[in-house]
Amino acid sequence: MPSAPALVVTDLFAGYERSFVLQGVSLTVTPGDAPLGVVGESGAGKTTLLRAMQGVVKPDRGSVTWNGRAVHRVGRDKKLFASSVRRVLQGDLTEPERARTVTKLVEEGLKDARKAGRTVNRSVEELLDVVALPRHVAQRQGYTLSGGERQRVILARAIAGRPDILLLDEPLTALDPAMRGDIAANIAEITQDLGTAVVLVSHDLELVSRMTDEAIFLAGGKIVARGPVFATLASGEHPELRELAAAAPLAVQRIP
Ligand SMILES: Nc1ncnc2c1ncn2[C@@H]1O[C@H](COP(=O)(O)OP(=O)(O)OP(=O)(O)O)[C@@H](O)[C@H]1O
Repeated sequence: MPSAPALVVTDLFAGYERSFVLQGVSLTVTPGDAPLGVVGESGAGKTTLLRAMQGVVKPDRGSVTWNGRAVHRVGRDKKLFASSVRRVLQGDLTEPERARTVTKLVEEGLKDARKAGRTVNRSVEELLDVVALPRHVAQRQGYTLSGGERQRVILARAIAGRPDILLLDEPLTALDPAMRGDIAANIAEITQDLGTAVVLVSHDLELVSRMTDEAIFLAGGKIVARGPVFATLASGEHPELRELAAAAPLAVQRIP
C-alpha cells in the first residue's frame, strides 16, 4: 500500500494584502506523526499557517505541497485532499447540520472515511466517548445541544473521517479546563491509533502540553523554537518568547 502523503511547508512567506504574516516557515507533517502544537502570541500567525496548510491562504513565496502538489492547486484531487487534510475551527454546526441527530452527524464522518477508502474500526458510541459526550445525547438534534457539546460533535465527526492530517484550531474553547484536558488526552490517543497526525493551535498551553510532546513556537513570522511547550518556555533560551513565558501558567515558572 502506498504511504499516505505528507504535507510539506517549505520556506513559506504568506499573509494578507497589507500584512506579511509568515516569513520563512518550514515544516513537514507526515500521517502517523505524533501530535504537534503550534504556539505563539496573538497575531503571530498560527491560524494563517493552518490556512496555508489547507490551501486557503496562498504562498507569496515558498510552497505548501501535498502528495508533491501545491495545496492550492490540487485540482481534481480536491475531494481527496479535503478528506486527507481536514481543518476543524472554533466554529459551529451549520443550520442544516443542527437539524440532524448527533448519531447522524458522526455517521457522516464515518461515511466520509469509507468513501475515501479508509476504515475506522470505531462505533459512533466509541467516538462519542472520546469527546466525553454521554450516550443519551446520541439521538438528540444539534440545536438542542450546548455550544461545548456541539464543538465535541464536530470533533468526533472529524476524527471519524480518519483524515491523514487533522488541523485543530482552538478546538475546545467552549469547555471547562478539566474536561478539556481529559478530551485532549483521548484525542491524542485515538488519532495515534488511527494514524492521523494532529496539528493543534491553542492559546491554552496546558492543553497543548497535555496533547503534544512537541510544539513549534511562532514569533516574528518565523518558527523560533521547537520542543515541549513548558520546558522550552522555561529554558529562557528564546528571548522572543519571554512575554509568552511570562504570561504562561505557573507550570513554566516551576520548571528549573
Ligand atoms: N483576513 C485577513 N485579512 C488581513 N489580515 C489578517 C486576516 N486574517 C488575519 N490577519 C492578520 O494576520 C496576522 C496573523 O493572524 P492569525 O489569525 O494568523 O494569528 P494567530 O496567531 O492565529 O492569532 P490569535 O492567537 O489571536 O488567533 C494578524 O496581524 C491578523 O490581524
